[in-house]
Amino acid sequence: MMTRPTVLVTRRWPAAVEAVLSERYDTVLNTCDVPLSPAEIRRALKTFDAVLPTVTDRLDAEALDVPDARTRILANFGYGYAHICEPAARQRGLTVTNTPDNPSECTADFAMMLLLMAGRRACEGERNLRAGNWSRWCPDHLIGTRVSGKTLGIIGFGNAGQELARRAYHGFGMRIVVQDEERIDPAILEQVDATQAKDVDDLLPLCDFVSLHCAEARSNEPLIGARRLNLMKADAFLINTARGDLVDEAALVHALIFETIGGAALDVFVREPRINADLLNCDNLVLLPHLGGATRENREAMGFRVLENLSDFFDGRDPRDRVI
Ligand SMILES: NC(=O)c1ccc[n+]([C@@H]2O[C@H](COP(=O)([O-])OP(=O)(O)OC[C@H]3O[C@@H](n4cnc5c(N)ncnc54)[C@H](O)[C@@H]3O)[C@@H](O)[C@H]2O)c1
Ligand SMILES: O=C(O)[C@H](O)CO
Repeated sequence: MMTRPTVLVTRRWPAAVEAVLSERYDTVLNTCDVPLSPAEIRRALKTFDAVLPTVTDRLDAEALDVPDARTRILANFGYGYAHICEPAARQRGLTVTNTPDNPSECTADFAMMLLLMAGRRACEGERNLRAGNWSRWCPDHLIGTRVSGKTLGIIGFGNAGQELARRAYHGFGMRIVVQDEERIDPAILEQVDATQAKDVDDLLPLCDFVSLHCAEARSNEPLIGARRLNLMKADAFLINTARGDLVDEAALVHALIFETIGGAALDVFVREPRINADLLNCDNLVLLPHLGGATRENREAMGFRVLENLSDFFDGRDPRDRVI
């Protein structure tokens, strides 16, 4: 009898996906959903043919330095995979896959929601009401900024950035300015009547809202630090659903406290789930716990996409979403 590959899922996944995984493979599920410790990750790499990690697992060079590892594939649940050390994975001959495309629509919906929440002061209003501080309607209570017709800058014009542009342009009549380090297809720009900025510095002063949709920072220098925050309009808003390390959080706190920008909304953080305490004290800041892709439909789609990658790998094909 052929032995089935052994598979470890490092976090709780949608039940429908876990059921199929368990049918196909000798699967160990993380039913208590506690992230694995570094020692448990190393043990997993010695024990399982496939490990299915996600953004909460630190697969750095030290964790991957397991001489007698059994694992041949890390099939990541999620698009971003910066938590997996690429050179170490290559050196160990590991195959790494991710789940592109699926989260883009959900993330774009979410970015649009954050943009509206920040601009219209939704969190401040909710906090106010729940605290029992709303005594009467008045015309100057929590005055926000109009969103329709304003200018939206999108940095990183890939899947999520393009989805956001469609929503903002068709739904809210916003003017779209984009910047991407790669060449952008002019036909895609045309669909949303977008103009392309020369670089990030060129884009920032033009925009009422700036939304980040690029990959994680590749250097120690965040994409948006103090200098670039100063290039934004004094009443503009910064939205980040991409990765926490793109924004210098201390510089953002400074900009929010001294009101050199209008406000911000963050779904991702430098050291999540730990949150810089100074961020918590900024009223003009919307904070959400990395929920951009958190819909039932999307989480299932992500899980089934991991399954496709595993089937490809164990059936001897090159996985569809191989990134390493
Ligand atoms: N908040 C969430 O839950 C959530 C969910 C899904 C994805 N994400 C994150 O959102 C980001 C975007 O996802 P996507 O699906 O659109 O990715 P994508 O690969 O389709 O698009 C990213 C785009 O950014 C561009 N880019 C990369 N670095 C850049 C830079 N420094 N300056 C300008 N452009 C740059 C790339 O050329 C590409 O066009 C990723 O970081 C991803 O991890 C977050
Ligand atoms: O990149 C993604 O898919 C989400 O941020 C979860 O990791």
